[in-house]
Amino acid sequence: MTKDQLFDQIKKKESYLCVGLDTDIKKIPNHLLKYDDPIFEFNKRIIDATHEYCVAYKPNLAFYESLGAKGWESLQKTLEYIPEDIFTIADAKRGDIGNTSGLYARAFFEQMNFDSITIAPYMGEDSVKPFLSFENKWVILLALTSNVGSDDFQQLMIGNTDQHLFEKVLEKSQEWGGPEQLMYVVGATKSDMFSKIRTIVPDHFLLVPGVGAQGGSLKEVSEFGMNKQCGLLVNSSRGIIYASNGEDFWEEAGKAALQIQVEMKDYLNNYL
Ligand SMILES: O=c1ccn([C@@H]2O[C@H](COP(=O)(O)O)[C@@H](O)[C@H]2O)c(=O)[nH]1
Repeated sequence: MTKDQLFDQIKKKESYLCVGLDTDIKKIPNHLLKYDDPIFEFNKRIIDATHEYCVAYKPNLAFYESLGAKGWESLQKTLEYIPEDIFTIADAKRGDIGNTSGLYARAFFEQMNFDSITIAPYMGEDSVKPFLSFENKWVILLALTSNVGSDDFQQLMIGNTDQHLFEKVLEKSQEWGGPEQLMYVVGATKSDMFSKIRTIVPDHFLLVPGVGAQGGSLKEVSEFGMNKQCGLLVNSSRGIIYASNGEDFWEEAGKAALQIQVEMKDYLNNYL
C-alpha cells in the first residue's frame, strides 16, 4: 500500500486507528478454547467487529511466536483474513547484520505478505537497508518508544550536542529511505515530544502505540503529531481486544474501536 492509498483509507473511514492483535491464549474467553485454533477464532471475531473503524492491524509477533508452529499458523490465517484494503504491521522489532536482515525481510514480506515491519535501528544502516529493498513494503523504525526504558538510551543527549539519540535516529535514517517507505514508532506517552519530532520528520507517518492501557492521550498526539496527510497510525491493543472477556467480547471490542474512531473523526476535522 502506498502513502497516498493509506491517506485515502484514512479519509474514507475518518479513522487513523490501528488495532493491535496482541492475542494472548491466557486472556481469550474460555468458550473459544474448544476450537482447533482459538487464537484465530478470537482474531476473526475481533476483525469482523472492528474493520470498519480502523485502517491498520498490528499483530505483535511475541504473542504468536510464543506458541511455536501453531502460533505461526494462527498468524498466517489472521493475516489472510484481514481485508485487502487494510494496512498490516508485523510488530516484530527485528534487525541484524545485512544478510540476516534480508532473510527476516523475506519471512515477513514474501512468506507472509505483511505491508510493513517494525525494526530496531540500533545496528545501523546495513541492518535496515535489506527491508527497504522490497517494493510497496514499509519499514517502521523504533524512534522514541512508549516505555519507561526509553530514557536509558533513546533520550540520552549525544556528546556535546543538544540532540537526543532518538533525534539522531530520525535524522540519519532519512538517508536510507523517504516518507514513502519509512515510518517511525513514537509512543503516545511521549506527546510532549511530538512538535519537535515533526520539525525533523514533517512528512513521515508515525506509528503511535500507548493510548488506552498505557494511558497516552489521543488528543495530544493528534494535536501535535498530525501532518497534512494525517501522518498518524494510533494503535490500541488491550484497550480494544480485551474490552470484555465474556461471550460478547467482539461486540465490546467493536464499541471500543468505534468510540476511538468517533474521537478521531473530530481530530481529523480540527487538525488536518
Ligand atoms: O514503543 C512501543 C512500541 C511497541 N509497542 C507495542 O504496541 C502494543 C501496545 O499495546 P497496548 O495494549 O495498547 O498497550 C504492544 O504490542 C506493544 O508491544 C508499545 O507499546 N510501545
